[in-house]
Amino acid sequence: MLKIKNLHASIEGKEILKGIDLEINPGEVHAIMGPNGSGKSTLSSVIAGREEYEMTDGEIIFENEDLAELDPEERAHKGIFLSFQYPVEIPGVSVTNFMKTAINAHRKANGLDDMPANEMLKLIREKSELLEIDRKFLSRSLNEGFSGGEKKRNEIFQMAMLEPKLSILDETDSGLDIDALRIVSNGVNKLRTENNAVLVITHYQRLLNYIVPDVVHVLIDGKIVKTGGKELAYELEERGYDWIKQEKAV
Ligand SMILES: Nc1ncnc2c1ncn2[C@@H]1O[C@H](COP(=O)(O)OP(=O)(O)OP(=O)(O)O)[C@@H](O)[C@H]1O
Repeated sequence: MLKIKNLHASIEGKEILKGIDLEINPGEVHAIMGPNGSGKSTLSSVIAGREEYEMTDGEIIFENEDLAELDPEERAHKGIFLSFQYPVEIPGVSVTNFMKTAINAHRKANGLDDMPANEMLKLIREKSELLEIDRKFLSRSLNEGFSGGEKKRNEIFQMAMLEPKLSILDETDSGLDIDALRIVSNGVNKLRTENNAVLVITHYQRLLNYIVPDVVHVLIDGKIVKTGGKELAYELEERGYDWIKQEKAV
């Protein structure tokens, strides 16, 4: 589904990603862990096509299509979803209305008519129940006065509604209390199919107890320096990152 080859990317002339290779197949969950400033968020932003980042070498192929020329919106319409690290507040636009607009924009970009109102209502009901989202929450203004956990839950709700092929969840664990973590993780797990994939970027092994990865990658200084199974996350939690840096230096 996603093939990244020798990806180099810079911001303001400074090279952050220094040759990333990554392949994600349908049905898989991959996790990326790594120390602060190693380039994790840069990687997710570059996949999503944020314009502040300059891809200086390599390629990103999504479903056999080179993403280089596509802007973030076009990538989203192709089925790539990036959870927002800093969600925007839109006073006066309810969660429901925002969701309707987003879904219909996707449909239009893929040559479909607006979703009929009754179908939309059914979908909203179904997905909000799946994520244990309160009805009252749906009529609130988007992100206005939302707690950290409510913002995260809303992101996963967006993901549930849009049914992306590839979901990139960046720092999904920050700001979630234990119950919300469980609900969000259960939601992500329930949304998994053999046709979609998830890339989770996290600092903590804790989240990976709930969203169990097939593959864990360690990103240090703009490069993937180690790849393993879910047990690698436990090892990192216990031992930190220095041993990997030392291993690399040998
Ligand atoms: N907009 C920007 N302007 C300048 N430098 C940036 C910008 N965004 C990121 N960087 C730099 O790029 C490097 C990688 O940042 P990035 O946010 O990708 O790391 P990260 O691994 O996600 O870190 P953290 O774990 O702290 O979230 C850092 O040195 C950071 O200062």
